[in-house]
Amino acid sequence: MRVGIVGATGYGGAELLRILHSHPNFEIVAIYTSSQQGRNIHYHYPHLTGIIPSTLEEIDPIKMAKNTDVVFLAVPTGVASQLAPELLSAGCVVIDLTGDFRLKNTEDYEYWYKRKAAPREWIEKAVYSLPELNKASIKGSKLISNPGCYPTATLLGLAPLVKAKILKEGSVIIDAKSGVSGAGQTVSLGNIYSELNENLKIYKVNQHQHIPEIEQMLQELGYDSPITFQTHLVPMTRGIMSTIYGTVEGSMSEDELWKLYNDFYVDKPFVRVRDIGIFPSTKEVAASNFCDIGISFDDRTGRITIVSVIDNLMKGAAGQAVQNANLLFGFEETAGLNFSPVYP
Ligand SMILES: NC(=O)C1=CN([C@@H]2O[C@H](COP(=O)(O)OP(=O)(O)OC[C@H]3O[C@@H](n4cnc5c(N)ncnc54)[C@H](OP(=O)(O)O)[C@@H]3O)[C@@H](O)[C@H]2O)C=CC1
Ligand SMILES: CC(=O)N[C@@H](CCC(=O)OP(=O)(O)O)C(=O)O
Repeated sequence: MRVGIVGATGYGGAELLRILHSHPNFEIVAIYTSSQQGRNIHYHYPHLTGIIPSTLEEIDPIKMAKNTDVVFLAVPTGVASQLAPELLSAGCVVIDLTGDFRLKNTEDYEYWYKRKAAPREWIEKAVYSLPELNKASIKGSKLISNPGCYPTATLLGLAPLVKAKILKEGSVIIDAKSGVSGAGQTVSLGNIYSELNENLKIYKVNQHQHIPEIEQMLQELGYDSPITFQTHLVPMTRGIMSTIYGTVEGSMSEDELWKLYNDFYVDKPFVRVRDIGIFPSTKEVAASNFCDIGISFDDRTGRITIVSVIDNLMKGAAGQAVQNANLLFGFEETAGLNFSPVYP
């Protein structure tokens, strides 16, 4: 199956190249750029020399529809809202990694992202797909909206409790941390070495654009209250740790808790639940599509602590996009993604 990647020169794009060049069912036939037409990807990414012999092409929807079966959009949020409708109208199937089609309510998008929302007709057609939590099959969809990195870690951490209806409404607090590649390749003052090194920063306090995305999905799963969600920048390249606190109705043994999570994720190849008392670290999922979860119940406070880790560029972006493409076209869910994390 023929694949095109827009934004191949970015971090998410680079991960798509890494995964897809050895995928058994997809072949990268074209990579697109808005700024480096005609150049070889090796000029931008020397680490790909000799592996992916590709010249960057200009974005031309009609040509793209003719030459590809599916197009991944790894472009800045705000670009996909314009580009995806053009590609879809030309006949492309699109897997979008941006935030542009995730929120069903356009007013929410405009409030949280501070920019104009995508056309409503396309938002309605877009299927938000976090595969472990999807109710229906995504087969036949033309526009897949890939979840955000923080929502992926957080929702996978919370879903078993929410579905079991044992969380007290209003009790959920999420304290999340990310490596700097989460901000992409664009340079900003906050991302340079001297600002980041030996530093820990909270940012977008009560303003993070992933709050409505998490709440939208929690509502679908059966939890209706607003959440408290804070994000921190950690001096590391990859990884997200979402530490989640919630109060349970009544009491629960840790064994029951463990069984609840294990049963929920028993047939989900990318979610690994640690034994009670063991908590995952970001390195344990680095460069892989796994989401690892650790859980604990404090019977003094009645609070559960859940620790959920992912690689932001993999399960948080490119890995999950390929997982979605596998499901969309009926391939093995794990095809091209069945490798272990890089450790240490
Ligand atoms: N980084 C992460 O951990 C995650 C990222 N995402 C989302 O994935 C998307 C890509 O992120 P990431 O790879 O980190 O970002 P980067 O900033 O690293 O890369 C974005 C790429 O988009 C291309 N681009 C810029 N402007 C345009 C334009 N006007 N039209 C077409 N292409 C354009 C650029 O390539 P060129 O100049 O060659 O066109 C650039 O390399 C974003 O929407 C992000 O929010 C989602 C989850 C996690
Ligand atoms: C570390 C860091 O800055 N992370 C980014 C993640 C953004 C992202 O992936 O945003 P979309 O919703 O646009 O896809 C942030 O917190 O905004």
